[in-house]
Amino acid sequence: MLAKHTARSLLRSRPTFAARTYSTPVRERVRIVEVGPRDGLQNESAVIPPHVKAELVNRLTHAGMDIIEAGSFVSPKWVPQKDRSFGERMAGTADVLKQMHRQKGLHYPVLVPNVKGLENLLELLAQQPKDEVPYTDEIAIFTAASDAFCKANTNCTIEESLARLKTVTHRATKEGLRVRGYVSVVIDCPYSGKVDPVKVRDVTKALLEMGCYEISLGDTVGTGNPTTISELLETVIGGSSDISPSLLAGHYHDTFGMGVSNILTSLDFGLRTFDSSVGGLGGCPYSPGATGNVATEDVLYALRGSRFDAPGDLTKMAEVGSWISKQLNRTNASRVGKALEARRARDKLEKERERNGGSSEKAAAKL
Ligand SMILES: CC(C)(COP(=O)([O-])OP(=O)([O-])OC[C@H]1O[C@@H](n2cnc3c(N)ncnc32)[C@H](O)[C@@H]1OP(=O)([O-])[O-])[C@@H](O)C(=O)NCCC(=O)NCCSC(=O)C[C@@](C)(O)CC(=O)[O-]
Repeated sequence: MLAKHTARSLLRSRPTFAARTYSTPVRERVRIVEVGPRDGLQNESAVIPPHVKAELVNRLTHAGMDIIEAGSFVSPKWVPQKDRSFGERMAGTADVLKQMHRQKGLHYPVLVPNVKGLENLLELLAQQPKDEVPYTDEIAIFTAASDAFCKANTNCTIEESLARLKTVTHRATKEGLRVRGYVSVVIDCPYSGKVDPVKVRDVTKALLEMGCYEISLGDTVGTGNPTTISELLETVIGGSSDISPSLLAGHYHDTFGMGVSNILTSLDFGLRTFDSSVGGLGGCPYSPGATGNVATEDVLYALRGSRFDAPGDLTKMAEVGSWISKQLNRTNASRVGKALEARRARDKLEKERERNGGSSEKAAAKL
């Protein structure tokens, strides 16, 4: 026994190559669900043609994103509060799925609100040649933690929506599709105010019980901060709840600039999946004033050098953020994206200056 201990202590004090390799910190994997093409574009005032959406998905894939929410099969007749073209904007999802370069092993979930949406998707899948990478292998269903929001978003109460979604989930699972669930307004509801975390826990449980493999907790309004997110997660995960943090994802809108802080808080609670949007695109049409999701670039930057390993190349993602912001004629909402954009412009000017024998004026004129 003593000899064994001595050998171990020696190993500790004079590490062999193997021991050194073993002591290299293992970075824990974090999953990112890039929701820009769906959650992001659904709220933009410009009408975006399917080929631009498809190109966005392609660029995100090239930048290393491996789960990309590609669009939704919601009702084109559904009239949102202010903007009648909303339904039409999401109506091109079938074309987006056809036009984008789908890669084997990657996931392209689409939002489905009801049986009709699922049937439309299944019809599309049935038309697809068998040797192609499937348009999608996953749907995302959605409900809310307040009746008022549920009614505004899907024209039914929470209870009615759960009954509707149970049918959708059973049918989708039978057809071999994975089902992810969303709970909206987990902190505040834009119509009925503060939301009780117990309600969020109960709706989360109901979605898991009907067969969702993961539930994304949506701070739709973006008013959450580390304290309220902690209170929420303590209730959803803690106490008598048997919900594991591995079954949850954080979906935090960045209206008050708390998105990254809320993700870091959620990591402490054991969550390892987060939704984010390139360039901080979007918002929810039923949450007036709420901005887009936390920007993917900001999340990647926040996790840099940490013990967490997230997919995606930050430089390439920042380029995608700049590109899509230009396409939409909007300001890039990612702080990190903007900082990297400014750095790129500076470097370019510097190179041009060198080429022009040190003249800043000549260099600027050429750019
Ligand atoms: C749920 C419904 C359909 C109920 O809407 P409804 O009006 O009660 O539906 P209905 O069943 O009475 O049907 C009305 C008409 O729409 C048609 N219809 C019905 N369904 C479909 C369908 N799927 N696809 C195509 N057409 C459809 C249906 O065929 C019928 O046509 P008509 O007979 O009059 O000619 C509607 O309220 C809806 O589509 N809501 C979705 C709104 C939405 O997309 N919101 C944004 C996404 S959720 C979100 O952003 C939050 C999230 C997920 O990101 C997380 C967070 O941040 O909180």
